[in-house]
Amino acid sequence: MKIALLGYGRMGKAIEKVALERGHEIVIRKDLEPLEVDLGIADTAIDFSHPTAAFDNIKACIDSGVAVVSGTTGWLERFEEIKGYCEDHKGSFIYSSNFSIGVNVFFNLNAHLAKLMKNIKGYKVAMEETHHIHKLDAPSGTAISLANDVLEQSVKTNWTLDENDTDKLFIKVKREGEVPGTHAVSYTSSIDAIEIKHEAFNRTGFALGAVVAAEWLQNRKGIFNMKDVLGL
Ligand SMILES: NC(=O)C1=CN([C@@H]2O[C@H](COP(=O)(O)OP(=O)(O)OC[C@H]3O[C@@H](n4cnc5c(N)ncnc54)[C@H](OP(=O)(O)O)[C@@H]3O)[C@@H](O)[C@H]2O)C=CC1
Ligand SMILES: O=C(O)C1=N[C@H](C(=O)O)C[C@H](O)C1
Repeated sequence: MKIALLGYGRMGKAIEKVALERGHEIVIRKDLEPLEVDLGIADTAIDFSHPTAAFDNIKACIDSGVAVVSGTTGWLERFEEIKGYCEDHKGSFIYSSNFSIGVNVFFNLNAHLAKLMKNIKGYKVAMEETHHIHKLDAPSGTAISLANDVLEQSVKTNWTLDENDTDKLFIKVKREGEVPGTHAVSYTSSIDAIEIKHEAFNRTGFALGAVVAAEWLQNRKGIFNMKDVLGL
């Protein structure tokens, strides 16, 4: 595949390495706006850019008839809008807040645990996410995905970053050094605690997942997520 990298930062570079190892070619490396390059020379674009850039990047790909995989977080208030645009223009688009296989298994585990805990009294659910100090958004996109699955089984209707707002699901956010991404969900009672945790050791899992998603998207039309790709 000929791949356009929209965003050539930490993730763009990790994706380039994996893509080359899997026999693909990088035809565009794009960091600056506006998007003045001819996207049409690529088979697929992979967007890991900036919360303010993702929407326009994805739209530009749809306009150019180029399949697009996006992992950028922090812009999802416009997700329904881009979904409608993609449907109307018969585009090919995959979005996931986390492309690693491990986290996608963890998503299922979290949803299952939330169902198990739904009718068990006495446990307080909470979440924690830790990332590197350069991260722009908080909480992480992955934490929001995990929170939504917990909230689906809960009387609580929203998440919060404020520990004192006990009506909502508390997400503790930590920013430390160069941590690639750690997420934990815990249920604590006065007698014990249950915790599930996923810890990324590096960015290879995110990058590999994004390239596998781009391969899977070839010759498909519509809007998909990583669960579709992995059959989870
Ligand atoms: N879904 C997943 O699995 C994962 C998602 N992410 C998400 O991916 C995004 C990128 O992360 P990361 O690589 O660490 O961030 P970086 O800051 O390292 O890289 C982002 C790059 O995008 C560039 N950029 C800014 N504006 C545009 C634009 N209009 N078009 C194209 N590129 C642009 C930035 O350039 P400049 O520095 O000049 O502004 C920068 O080089 C984040 O939202 C992060 O949360 C990260 C890991 C996994
Ligand atoms: O910015 C990051 O680094 C990461 N962002 C994604 C998120 O916001 O969930 C995925 C991963 O945790 C790394």
